Amino acid sequence: MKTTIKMCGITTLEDALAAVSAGANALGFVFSPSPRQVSADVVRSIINQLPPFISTVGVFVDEPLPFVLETIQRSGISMVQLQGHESNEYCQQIDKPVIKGFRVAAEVDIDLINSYQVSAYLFDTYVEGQDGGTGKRFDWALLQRRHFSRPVIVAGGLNVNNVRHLMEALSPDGVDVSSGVSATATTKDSAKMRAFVSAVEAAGQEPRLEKLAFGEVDILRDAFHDRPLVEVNGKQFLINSLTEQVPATPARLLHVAAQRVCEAAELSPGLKLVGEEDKGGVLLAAVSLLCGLPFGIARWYPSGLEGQVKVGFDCEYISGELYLNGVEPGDRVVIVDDLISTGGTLIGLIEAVRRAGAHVEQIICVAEKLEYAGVERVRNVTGLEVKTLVRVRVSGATSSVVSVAY
Ligand SMILES: O=C(O)c1ccccc1NCC(=O)[C@H](O)[C@H](O)COP(=O)(O)O
Repeated sequence: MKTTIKMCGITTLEDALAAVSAGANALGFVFSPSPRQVSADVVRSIINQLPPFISTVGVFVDEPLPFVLETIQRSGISMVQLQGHESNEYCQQIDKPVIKGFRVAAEVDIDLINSYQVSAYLFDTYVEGQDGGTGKRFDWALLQRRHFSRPVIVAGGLNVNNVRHLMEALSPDGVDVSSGVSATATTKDSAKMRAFVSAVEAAGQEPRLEKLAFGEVDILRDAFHDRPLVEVNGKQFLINSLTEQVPATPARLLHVAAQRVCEAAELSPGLKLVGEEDKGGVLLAAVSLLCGLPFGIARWYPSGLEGQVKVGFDCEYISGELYLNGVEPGDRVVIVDDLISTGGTLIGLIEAVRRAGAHVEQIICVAEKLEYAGVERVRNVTGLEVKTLVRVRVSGATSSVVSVAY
């Protein structure tokens, strides 16, 4: 779905037309006290001169209902944005689509928000004494992995430089901008508006996280459950589709595994992914494609190129050397791997990253064989925690998934 763009705080016909020609889908008019406050009559005359199919949004903050209803009539706006403490009951009395605005300071109250039966939820930045148009962004991580029952629009301090990061972090249904495309407190800058729209469109063309269908069968859990076990070097080998290609890996399974990793990790621009080239390499590439972060990789054989970092390692079925490429001093690294057993490969990877002068911030593994206590070993040896998504017992006749963490 294309991301809808709303440009808010429009006060003149000239800016309204420039916003539309830049590619805005919706224009916002502020009817409550603000430097950008406009009258219903001014808005009526602007709307009368707009091309068709542009949404016009009237913004109100804790106004008496009769004022809102009368302003809707007089101005001809097509939607209402309520940016104050209006209740769901208040919203229901408005005979136009309602966007309920919530100003984010710290944790969001999901249950309260989802109790609003409105057209969309808009999240804006909480700034004491200002109801909107603050030019300040909030911590987008507060909305990550939250499930809202209505489409989500994100506002607050957006501009051409940060909107791409927002799209990568949250993939919102809509974005809303005011200060970031302004020339003065009350007017807009055409070039900024065009640049903003281009940035949103460019971000929208990059691969995005596809949402799992509601109720979809958990093919990731199923890939590790009730699978044959084969003893190799005194350890139980888990025969499965994701890490052993027995049977072949369905593309959907790889996609879901990579998506779960993206959801579980705290990914943000500036991080680098690192993994190893054998079984984890496939997953690593899929995660990189989904989240847009670059990756370095530890190879099993030296390339002879300068800058490779060599470390020894021993995992459950082999020991040898890893040769790390693509990690620079100062990098902030997220290690991604498919399976943790004894933890030997991860310890080797962590050491290689550290020797490269980089910092390991997170470690994520899709599956964990519980019997071999790899998570504890990594913690004891390196002081780092490993997040695992599918926890599997491998001591019976076949494997058994004990829990999933997603
Ligand atoms: O913009 C205003 O002046 C305003 C005043 C009172 C309530 C809401 C207001 N704006 C609402 C918006 O939708 C703005 O676009 C949103 O707050 C983002 O503004 P900015 O951070 O400047 O991009």
